[in-house]
Amino acid sequence: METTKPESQHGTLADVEALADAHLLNDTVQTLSFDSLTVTVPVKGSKEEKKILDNVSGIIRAGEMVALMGPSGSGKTTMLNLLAGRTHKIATSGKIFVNGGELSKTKFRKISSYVEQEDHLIGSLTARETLDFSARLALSNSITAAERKRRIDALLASFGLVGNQTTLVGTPIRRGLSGGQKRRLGVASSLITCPKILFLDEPTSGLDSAASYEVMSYLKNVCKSNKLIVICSIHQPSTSTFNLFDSLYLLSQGKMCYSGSLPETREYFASIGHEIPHFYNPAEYLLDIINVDFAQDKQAASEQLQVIQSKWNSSEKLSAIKDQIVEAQNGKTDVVLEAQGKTTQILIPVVLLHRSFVKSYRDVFAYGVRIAMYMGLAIMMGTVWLRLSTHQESIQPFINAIFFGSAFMSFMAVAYIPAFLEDRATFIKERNNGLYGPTSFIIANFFIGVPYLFLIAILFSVVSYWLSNFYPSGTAFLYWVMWLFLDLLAAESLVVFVSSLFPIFVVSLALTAFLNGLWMSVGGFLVSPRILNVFWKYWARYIDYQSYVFQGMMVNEFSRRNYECGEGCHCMYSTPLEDKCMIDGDGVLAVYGYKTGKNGEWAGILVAIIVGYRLLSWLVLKIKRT
Ligand SMILES: Nc1ncnc2c1ncn2[C@@H]1O[C@H](COP(=O)(O)OP(=O)(O)OP(=O)(O)O)[C@@H](O)[C@H]1O
Repeated sequence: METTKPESQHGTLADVEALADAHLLNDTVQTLSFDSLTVTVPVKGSKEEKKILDNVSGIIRAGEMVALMGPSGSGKTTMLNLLAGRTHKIATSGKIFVNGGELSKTKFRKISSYVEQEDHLIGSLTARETLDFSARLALSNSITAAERKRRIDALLASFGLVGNQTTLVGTPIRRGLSGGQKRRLGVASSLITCPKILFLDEPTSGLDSAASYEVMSYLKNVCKSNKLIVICSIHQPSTSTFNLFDSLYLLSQGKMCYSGSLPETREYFASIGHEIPHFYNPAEYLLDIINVDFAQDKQAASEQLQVIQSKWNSSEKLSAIKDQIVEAQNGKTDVVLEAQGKTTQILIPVVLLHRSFVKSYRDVFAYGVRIAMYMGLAIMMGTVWLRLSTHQESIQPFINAIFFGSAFMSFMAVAYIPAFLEDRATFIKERNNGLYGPTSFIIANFFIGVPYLFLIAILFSVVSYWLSNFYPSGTAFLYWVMWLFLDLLAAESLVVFVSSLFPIFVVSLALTAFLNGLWMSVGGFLVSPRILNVFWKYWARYIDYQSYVFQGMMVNEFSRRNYECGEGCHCMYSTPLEDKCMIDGDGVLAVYGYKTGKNGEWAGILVAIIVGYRLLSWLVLKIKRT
């Protein structure tokens, strides 16, 4: 539990001002105002519509930290998202003004940032690295390395993280920053682009009251000293956390119950007959009087809420707010964005690759566990199919081992799903904050996988190929490695595609397993392509990457070797070498209908499948924004 108060909490205003940093200082946005915001959604199963935000107005000034409070389902997130320009496919009306004028979405994104409830930090990076990578992604080479370092130092200091700058964020098996420190780091990294307006969705959720207070007080200091606008949706803050806010927006059932400065809250509610008792958490009291869901007498609670809302609608305070909105419009000033150096987009995938590389060697879950799993499988395969001979009895075991080496290995790519989903969540957060798009993400994701999959292919083959006694030549070994590598790459590409489309673990696991099961079934081993029914034969087999790998490995083994029929000369396959009591390996291939000399074609098709899946993943991420 964190109990230390931020140093500046004990200090004077001079201390607070010391936290002001030239790059964070807001002299661009003076007001954020909004007039009659309404959000309507269709009611399921009827033609009616429901207002989940109803006629909400307000004005927030530079240097103000605002609490958006209300019972569960009151519309806090909806209002936060609407103000932040993050509502999609939803009917909205009303206007939002910055400095009294309307702003394009692109310009608004440049002056604002959004901190989600889940911070999606990368556990294997240190606090400083987290900020450094955020800075390099957001600002690329538009600022010098010295300026980047200066900004990071300032943010670490502002959020009390200097002493923890080399601490890892933390993974499930490596403890790192505390919950509160993580939250502070998440907020700090969203300030790297110097937003003037910061939106935070429940910044204290999951934290105890001491940690919540600490996060909010650091934020308050940064907000005050840099004149930022900070808007937080918040559930039920403790009294001390509540008192940190400058103003309160109180919502219930989509309607405003109060908005205004925090010190005036007591006086206002006393004036409408709801005096906040002393020694009582004011946030708790206010939530109680506007909550209908948990009231014992719902009818009375609903009537009370209606009275509070209608008193607010006819209050002098609301008309004063409306006047101020009009005043801001009349005195409209342009939002002049600071000149930013040009960012070099080509550097973004390189930075992402660098970050993924650091993650991959520090986080055992990224690739380490999979390497260990494949090594276990290699030892298992090599010892089960141990030192097969060139006697005809080994032909079927060789074929079975090839099936295992191609099909089962690609099936196990499902182990990559959790790591990809984690990376995808980081991407969605960073894309929403305008850092980079799906092209950079897909390129970096592909290139970070290549060396690791190649390593897995080599390690697996070194162990299993020689233990099982596949055709003992360097060329044949390298061909085997190539097929396995393409197999793993195709299987990983399928995972990337399916998990991009369905970013829910159980769904993408079920679908990837189903597709790999299908590829196994139609790949040529379980049912010979000669008798496979036409439905599967004329589509599934052509896009089944396992089938090309199986064919390639079969040709690699059987086109190079003959097998002895043994005692009695009863050959299991009839080939031209039968009179010599031998089986020509090509005869085995003929049973499957596999031809030699097609390695180039099959490898080309595999590359096309890999590229195809990656392009589809790019398309999905381009279209899907969540
Ligand atoms: N896209 C949507 N379509 C239909 N209903 C929606 C949609 N978004 C939100 N709602 C509904 O609007 C109401 C307000 O939702 P919102 O998430 O804004 O509330 P909240 O105050 O943030 O709640 P909580 O504190 O529980 O997160 C809820 O009843 C919710 O079910």
